[in-house]
Amino acid sequence: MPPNPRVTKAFRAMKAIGISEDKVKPVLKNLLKLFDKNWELIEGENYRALADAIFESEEAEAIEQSKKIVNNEEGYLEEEAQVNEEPERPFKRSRLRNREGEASPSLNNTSLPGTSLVIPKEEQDELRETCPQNQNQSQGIADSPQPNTGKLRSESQAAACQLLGKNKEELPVSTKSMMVQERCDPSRPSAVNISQQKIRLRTESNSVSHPMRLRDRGKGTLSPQIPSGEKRSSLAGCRKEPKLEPSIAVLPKQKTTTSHVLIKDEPVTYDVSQLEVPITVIQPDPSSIGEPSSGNGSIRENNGPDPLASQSMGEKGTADGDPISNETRNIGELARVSDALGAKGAHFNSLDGSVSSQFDEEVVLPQEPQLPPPCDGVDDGMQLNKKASENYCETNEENKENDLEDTNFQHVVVSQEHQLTPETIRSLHDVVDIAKGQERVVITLVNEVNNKSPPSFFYIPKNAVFQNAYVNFSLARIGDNNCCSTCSGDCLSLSMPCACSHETGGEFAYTTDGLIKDEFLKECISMNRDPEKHCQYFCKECPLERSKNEDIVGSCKGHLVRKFIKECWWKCGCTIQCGNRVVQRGISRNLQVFMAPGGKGWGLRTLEDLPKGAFVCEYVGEVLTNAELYDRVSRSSKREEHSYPVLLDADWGSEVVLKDEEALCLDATYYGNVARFINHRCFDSNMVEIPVEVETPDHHYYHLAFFTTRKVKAMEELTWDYGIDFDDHDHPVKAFRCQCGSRFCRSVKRPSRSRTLRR
Ligand SMILES: C[S@@+](CC[C@H](N)C(=O)[O-])C[C@H]1O[C@@H](n2cnc3c(N)ncnc32)[C@H](O)[C@@H]1O
Repeated sequence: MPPNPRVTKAFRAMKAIGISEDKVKPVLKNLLKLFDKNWELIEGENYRALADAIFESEEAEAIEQSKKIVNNEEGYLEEEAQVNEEPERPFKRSRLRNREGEASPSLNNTSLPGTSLVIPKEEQDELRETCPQNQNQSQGIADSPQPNTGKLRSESQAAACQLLGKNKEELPVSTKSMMVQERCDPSRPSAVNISQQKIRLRTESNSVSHPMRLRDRGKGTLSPQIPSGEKRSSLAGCRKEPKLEPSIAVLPKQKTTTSHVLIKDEPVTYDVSQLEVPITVIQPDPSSIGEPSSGNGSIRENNGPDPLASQSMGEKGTADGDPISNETRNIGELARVSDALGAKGAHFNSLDGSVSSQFDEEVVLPQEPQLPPPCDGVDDGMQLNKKASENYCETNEENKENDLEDTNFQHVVVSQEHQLTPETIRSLHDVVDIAKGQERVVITLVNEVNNKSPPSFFYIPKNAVFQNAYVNFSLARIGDNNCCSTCSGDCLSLSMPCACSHETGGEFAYTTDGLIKDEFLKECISMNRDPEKHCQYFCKECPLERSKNEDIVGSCKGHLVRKFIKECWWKCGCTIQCGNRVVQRGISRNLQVFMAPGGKGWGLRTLEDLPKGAFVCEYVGEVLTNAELYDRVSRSSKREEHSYPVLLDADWGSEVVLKDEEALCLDATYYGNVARFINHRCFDSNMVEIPVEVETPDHHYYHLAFFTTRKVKAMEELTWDYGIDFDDHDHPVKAFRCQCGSRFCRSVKRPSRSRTLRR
């Protein structure tokens, strides 16, 4: 994309007054957002707004910086004291976006991620005290051929005072901070109005409960006592491009070593309540399934695998080569997983070339995400489909009786405790097998918490390619060095590991019991919990940032360079029972989807004890390009309760510039498997995600598999650490109010240590 000439001009104007492009870039980006890309406001008076914002940003950072230094010193003393009391407290992760030198802590408090415009609350107070009322500082500035920095600064202070005096009480702190950064020049009321409008918008959007984002970043470590909003200082590992933003102050190193104690295997979970026996198990009505999703969608009926498609599934997903197409999606028509047992059996190809049974007729997907209103802790689930769900209940009432006769699974237990009315009972759909027989095991769904209906989505056991995602693999492209065509039987029994072990250093990642080897697991866990000790890659041109399609491509927040497992595959000579084929054999554990306590929505738990290193499930969804994901997210006008995308960024570091169609993610919003129910837990989650190469050595596409990090008891909730950046509101995978209950929760804002000390 050629550079926007207006951006170039802005850079030039700032360069003329000695401000480098690096400093201008983040601020300009945020101003564009703030002003809704109204360039006139930025260009006016010889880029005064821009210069002003840059200076304000520098000031704010300097203040934060000095406060941070004081805090760190104080905090360190406190940390040292606490470490003795809590010997098992591990590092806390920050975001990679918080890496050393990238941004000052104040930035985390803003609803403009990456901006350096925020003035901390204390500074607002300062401003309130120092600025004279009713100033009109604009005079003289307009005459100046270049931005008058001194005046501009005092002008914005005056503006800040005005705004603070007027509106501050009505707004949350982050918004107050934003207001301070707003230009409030009386000579330019329109700018103020726009800013204020924008503030209002942002205030609203910030109140939305945001869904998850994944581990593309956010894996910095913080010492446990550091509030999650604060930044981590050290640049460690073998980052390839720790490009520092010159405009942003480098933070002092935190003294983390003293508090770094590795967590033990048995972190306390708070899900004891889940040990109760499910109170309701209601069979879904089979008759409703085919209909809601019929139409001219592009997941087509297929009478058998197309040999070409099954060997070269790059070719966009479905058996007849059709991708799951945007155009064919209809709003409001999303099949329900509770339709499961009645699936009439259409088919579409998944990425392993297998054909999944879905529906008789072509599936019509929704145009927009069908997510429900924000989570209030009670009203979990897929509200937007409530209507469908109600219809479902009514119209299928009579079928229910028949179903009850037809299946052994079906039973309804009414809880006295919950005093359920007949209506409520009707709406409690506990599902016998959400996988509709597509997994090796039956996966039930129960709700013992509220009367939320089962979620609506299509269960698919394997990934399916959406429109533009380019997943190009074929047997022909897999050379002998990427497979073990001369093997037979079980590769794990060989005295010399076969070629498929090369990816893991000549040793298989699995034990003969099908568990991940301790060493390998340990490293994967450590990578997640303490990413700064591992390789992180900072893209020259980050596909994620690029997909935001903004005038200025933001700088990469970093991606972990991950360890892959490579499993044997079609072209290998071994059998499907080979010990180096774990993930591809699918789910083998007894799992259950259940309504999790604490407002997290549905969750996944195990019904059997699991050993450490056990494969649980793969994250399955639609394979999308990042751009497609952004498109989906931005087209969604609704307030989404949960979100389900995961970036496949484990190998982005191997490309200088990744093509748009190669930067992929998985979205399980509409199509997914049990993994879409796995809730997040900060730091001490009982599962870790590991990239697994199955079909193709091209790591643009891979499988994301979950393995237990420790022994997990039956009925425990299964969790993984999304690596979420709770302060990033600019990511397609949104943050949410974390209810993980972990004592290392990153979303819990701890009181400032310095404040504690001062008291
Ligand atoms: C992949 S979904 C997990 C399943 C989801 N709970 C559901 O009901 O479908 C991710 C979403 O679950 C919710 N969630 C996951 N972990 C959470 C946590 N620790 N605290 C609060 N909400 C959580 C968030 O809304 C998030 O966007």
